[in-house]
Amino acid sequence: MVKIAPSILSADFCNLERDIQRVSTADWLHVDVMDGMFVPNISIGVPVVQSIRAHTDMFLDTHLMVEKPGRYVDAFAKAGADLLSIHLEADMPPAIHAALDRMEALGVKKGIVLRPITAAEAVVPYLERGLDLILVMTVEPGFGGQSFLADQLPKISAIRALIDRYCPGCRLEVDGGVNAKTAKDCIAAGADVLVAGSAIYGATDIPAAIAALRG
Ligand SMILES: O=C(CO)[C@@H](O)[C@H](O)COP(=O)(O)O
Ligand SMILES: [Fe+2]
Repeated sequence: MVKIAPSILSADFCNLERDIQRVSTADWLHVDVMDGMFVPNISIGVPVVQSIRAHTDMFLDTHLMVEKPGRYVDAFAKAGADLLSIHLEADMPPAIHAALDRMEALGVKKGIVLRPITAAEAVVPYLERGLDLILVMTVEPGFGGQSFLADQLPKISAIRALIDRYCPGCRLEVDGGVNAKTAKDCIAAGADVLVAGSAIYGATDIPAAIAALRG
């Protein structure tokens, strides 16, 4: 069953509670954290996640686009994130493994994210240790509203095969430019969690837009 994770990056931050309620027919809430270093944009941080947690029971799928993400695992876990996904490009492998160890110790679900340039095979050492999620970016991270990079579809298929081999049960999420049309391609390639910001918040009928993404 495919899960839909609306990205609140496309919400109105002055009406965040209202905009979270608007996507209540979805499964997860995708929270994009950007530090202005790993990506050329700044979004939201720990206090906002803490406030969101106080206002919703939705599963908080927290995408950390930050340098050296291990520095923030404790703070986001304490703020109420259910899952933390960190970019494998954001630090050296031992530090990424240490951050994943810390997530395990804190009881938060753990994910690894790949930029478009990163090859599928890079996830193998992380799948071997056990992961809850791999996130494939289908745009350059940093901004909502960009066009889907179709050249990432073979990578999604390759990672699906690696998950089935090394870590069955790990979810495969796709993020960036997902709409009703590209969602079909992602699902066909093996994705089972779809993030969408503009395709959901830009729709006049949000529940219908969420339903359309399910395929
Ligand atoms: O992580 C990111 C962008 O860096 C995403 O989560 C975007 O927020 C998705 O927005 P759309 O491409 O669906 O508009
Ligand atoms: Fe994201």
